[in-house]
Amino acid sequence: MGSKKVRNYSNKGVKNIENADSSKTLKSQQMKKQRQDNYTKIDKSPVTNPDSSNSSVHKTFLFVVLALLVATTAVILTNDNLKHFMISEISEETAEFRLPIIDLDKAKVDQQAVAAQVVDALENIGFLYVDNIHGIDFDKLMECCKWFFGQPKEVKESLMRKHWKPENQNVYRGYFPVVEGDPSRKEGFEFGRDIDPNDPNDPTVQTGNWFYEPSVWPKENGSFPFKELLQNYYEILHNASLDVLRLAAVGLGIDEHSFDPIFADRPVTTFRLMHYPPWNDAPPANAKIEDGKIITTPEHSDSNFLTMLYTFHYTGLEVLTADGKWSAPEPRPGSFVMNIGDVFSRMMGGRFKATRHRVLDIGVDRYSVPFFFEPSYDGDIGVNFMSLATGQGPEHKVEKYGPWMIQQVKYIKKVL
Ligand SMILES: O=C(O)CCC(=O)C(=O)O
Ligand SMILES: [Fe+2]
Repeated sequence: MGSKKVRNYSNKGVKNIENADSSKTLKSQQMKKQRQDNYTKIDKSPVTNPDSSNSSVHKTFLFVVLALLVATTAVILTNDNLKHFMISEISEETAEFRLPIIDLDKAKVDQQAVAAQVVDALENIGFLYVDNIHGIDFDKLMECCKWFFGQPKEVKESLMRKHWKPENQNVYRGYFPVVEGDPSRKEGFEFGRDIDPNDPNDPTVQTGNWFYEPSVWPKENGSFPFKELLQNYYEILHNASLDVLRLAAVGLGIDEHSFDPIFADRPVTTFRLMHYPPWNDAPPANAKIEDGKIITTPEHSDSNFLTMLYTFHYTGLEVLTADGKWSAPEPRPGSFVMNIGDVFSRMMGGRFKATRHRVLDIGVDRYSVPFFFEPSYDGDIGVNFMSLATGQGPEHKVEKYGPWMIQQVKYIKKVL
């Protein structure tokens, strides 16, 4: 029982990690103790106690339980509807599971089939893998993370949001630091698409509209094209997100380009690099522990439209499945994890799920790269989207994304 719990704390859950033997002594002592505690608990159980005088009865009982487990698993795996919940390992704490896989190459030859898969995944899980997004060099993406987070403190500080460095002008994007003592231990760098800040024909692009504030970039010395790579990957992920939305539209039986206008010209999308450094010593007293695991990003649903997330080879991401259990999607290098956010779910009247997820501390440096795909400032994200697309059903009213989001952040979530 305790093995998965311990695995989530340990280096074993992460492949090819440098610093694998770094100073985690304290944590590993805690893990060891926890493992011993778990074994102690198990050893006390009459079922597994070999000294028990009723051991043959217990062996028979164990055999029956095992046989039942095998039979149940066989039934589950042969049921087509449940195949996407295939569980590779089962534990009482977290089941590792395989998300549905959407293959963008396959979609070019069998659009209907892949479109149906997208709709099924969004209706039932809200999370999926996207295979075959071409043009991203994942080694270079990792290098982007390491290059940026390895910059001297002064460089990162010069890009800090105004919130942390009042003399800086960037409110919305830029760098956010690790806050010592904070239970959520992470730093990040964010940028958006460059939009002409002086476009006289666009009233949404004005000073003070922080969605369109110019991105801030670290100085480069010519040895690594950080900005060029990331701006290129931004456009690739923008197009891939639209590709998935077009598949969703086909699967819903509406015009393939129904979602396109929401993102036209000036999406306020944020592309973020993230670094979760491990605690050097024991986690702080206020660290969030759930199911015996240290949480570094608490349970949440994304507030944007949809997210394309690259997690390299790292574990740590957990998804709350419909049965109320936390499940850990297997890392799938070369493939993005996609999930939808509150805005899209709301437009669809909850038909598509904005699934809750969280990130665990895995005890070593972890990098991840979320692309938060968001509408244009004046993109229409009003409810009853399907009525707009089909001309039938409850009335759709236009709601503009920018003002709606500002309202949410200021008055509903109260973070500004
Ligand atoms: O780092 C991850 O794997 C996921 C991060 C996440 O869920 C978020 O930033 O919204
Ligand atoms: Fe998230």
